Formats: sequence, structure tokens, C-alpha cells
Amino acid sequence: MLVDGKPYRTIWLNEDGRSVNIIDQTRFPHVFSIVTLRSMKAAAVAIRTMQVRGAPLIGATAAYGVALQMAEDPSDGGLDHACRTLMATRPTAVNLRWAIDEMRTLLKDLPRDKRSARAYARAAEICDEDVAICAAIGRNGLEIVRGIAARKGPGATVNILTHCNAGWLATVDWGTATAPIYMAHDAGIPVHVWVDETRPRNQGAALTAWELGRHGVPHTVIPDNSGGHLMQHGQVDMVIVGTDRTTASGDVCNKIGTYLKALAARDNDVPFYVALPSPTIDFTIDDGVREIPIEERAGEEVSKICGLTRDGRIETVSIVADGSPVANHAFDVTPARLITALITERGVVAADKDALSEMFPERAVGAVLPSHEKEAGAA
Ligand SMILES: CSC[C@@H](O)[C@@H](O)C(=O)COP(=O)(O)O
Repeated sequence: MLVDGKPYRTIWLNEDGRSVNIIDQTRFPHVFSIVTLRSMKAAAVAIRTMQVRGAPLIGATAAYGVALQMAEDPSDGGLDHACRTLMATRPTAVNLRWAIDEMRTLLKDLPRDKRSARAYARAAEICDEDVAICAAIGRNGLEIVRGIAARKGPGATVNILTHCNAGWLATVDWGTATAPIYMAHDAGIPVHVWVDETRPRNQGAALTAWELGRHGVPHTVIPDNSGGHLMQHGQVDMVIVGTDRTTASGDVCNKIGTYLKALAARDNDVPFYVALPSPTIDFTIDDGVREIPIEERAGEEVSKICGLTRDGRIETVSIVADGSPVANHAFDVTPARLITALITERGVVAADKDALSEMFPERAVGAVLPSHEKEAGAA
């Protein structure tokens, strides 16, 4: 998307054909800076420290991480080491595992002298695929926004609430939850976004608001607790969030606080949508609450806050009494029953095991028969 009129992706290969550039997300919204990754280890650090974050971008960075390792050491040991190191960076986003498995499967049977070139080519493809997938999610979600706009009448603004950052900064371009928003805005549909600040890392305030602002999309940052109140007062027409992992039965794991938004949406008859690329679906598990490992991050993310001082310095200050214990669960799970529908690259689908297997039959484990075949079988 555009930054000061210049198009950017969140990750790209340098002209040297080897090192990889990323946008350092730890310095947003105050500083826009680009960091060069020159080794697999640097890619792993970038994922762990959240210089890059968001499930699809984590997957793309891991793919380039494997490529960086292949440029340095294309041996079987090098490949194993890269896959293990990158896999250990963050536990929740399933795209990480998906990208690493993809790279390992592709490279393990290749002769060593072919591995580096093939790894870079596949990492670039993974990035391009993510852009195409997010654009398709945008087109599919746009129809939902268009429908709401039509029901509200000419000139009425569609108010959309989002949580965390599932924007282009969380992907390679377009974003997941934001893709329908950008496309609606570009199509001239009046949209306004309620941006949850998303404590403790403030991805909403620091990232979503920044990128919506750069693209000219009207938005308002709100404390995380405001959503229920706004919904009670008819100020939210729909919720769209992203996801870090979605189970075969449609349970959605996303940034902590998403579940509470879904509960408030259900109580107020506000449609609650989740936008996701299919690599985010983990067809090996069903029960999100029991089976998805939830990352617990450092307590300091809760007890301290970082911001810009009046004299332009970025500073971190404490906000919790000394000695008070803190807990920092980074994600929660929204059960499928609270989700209106999932917006995927192939279309809008119910958060339901049969519907998901039918839409992605090649990925489903023990795939169920398409419904027309089931009916034929039952007859
Ligand atoms: C498109 S990824 C899903 C997002 O909504 C969100 O959970 C996310 O950005 C990931 O969290 P983060 O911990 O910032 O890496």
C-alpha cells in the first residue's frame, strides 16, 4: 500500500538478490524505518521481537529465513537448523508452520547446489500468493460492505469495528480484515473504522490507525473496552477481525480481546466477520479453546508503555505498581458459534467444519464429502 505516495510491501528482496528488507514495526507509529535481514538468525529475531508480526507476514518472513540459511549453508543440517530455529520463534500463528513445512518439503530432496535459488524463488512466490489471496479476500468482503451500505441508504457511512492489526502491515500487502475496507473506500463507499487500541502492544493504535490514515480511510481509535457501548448505541454496522489460526470447525484464534468483541456483537445483533487466508486454517485441529497453544508474552508488555515524549523522544514508562504480578496472554479463541461468517480468498463461508472442508477439500483432513455427494450417498 502507499506510504507518502510510494507503494510498499512489508517484505522484499534486495537488489543483491540475497538480503531481505522489512519495515520495522516496533518503531511505529512514530518512526518509519526499514531493516535489512542478512541471515536466518536475523529473520528469527525479527519474528520473535515483533519487528514483523501478523500471521501471514510471519509466514513470509520465515520462508525468507529458510532462504537466507540456504544461501549460507544449504546442507541437510543447515535446513534442519533453520526450520527448528524459525519454528521456535512464536507459537500461535499457524502460517509459520505452514511456510516452514512448505520450504522443508520443497528443499529436502533437492541437490544442495539447487537449494538456495529454489528457496528464494518459493519465498517470493509465497509473498505474491499472499498478496493475491488478500486481494481476493478484499473483493469478497467488499460485497458484504456494499450490502450493508445499500441497506443503510445513499450517502450513509458504514461503521466497521476492528481489533488488533490485520492490515497490510500484518500481511505482505492489502491486509486481511482491512482489504474489504480499503476496497470499499476506493470504490467510493463511505466507511469509518473504529480501531481498538489493542492493549498491551497497541497494534490498533500504532499500526492499524497509521496505515488507515496513510490511505485516507476515516477512522477513530478507541480504548479496547468501548466496543460494547458503541454497539449498544447502533454505532457499529459490522465487525471484521483477522486471525492467527482457525480450526477445521471454524473456531478463531486472534489477538486477546477478540472473544469479548464477538460476545458483545452477538448480544447486539452486529454481524461478526473474520477475514482469513486459507493457510491460516489448521485442519489438524477442531477445538480451538483446548488445542491452540496461546502465546504468553513478557509481563513488561503490560506493566510498561512506550510512547513519544513532547520533545520527540521515544520512551518507555511503568504503569503498574512495583511488585504487582501481571499476566499477558497474547491471544484468545472465539468459538465458531459467535462468528457470522469467514471471509476467505475463495468466498464467504460459514464457520463450520463441513462448509470449510467443502471450500478447501484439498486441505481438509479426512475430508467430508461435498454436500451434494453426501445427499446422493444418503438417498
Ligand atoms: C492478520 S494476523 C491477525 C491479527 O488480527 C492479529 O492477531 C495479529 O496481527 C497478530 O498478532 P501479533 O501478536 O501482533 O503478531
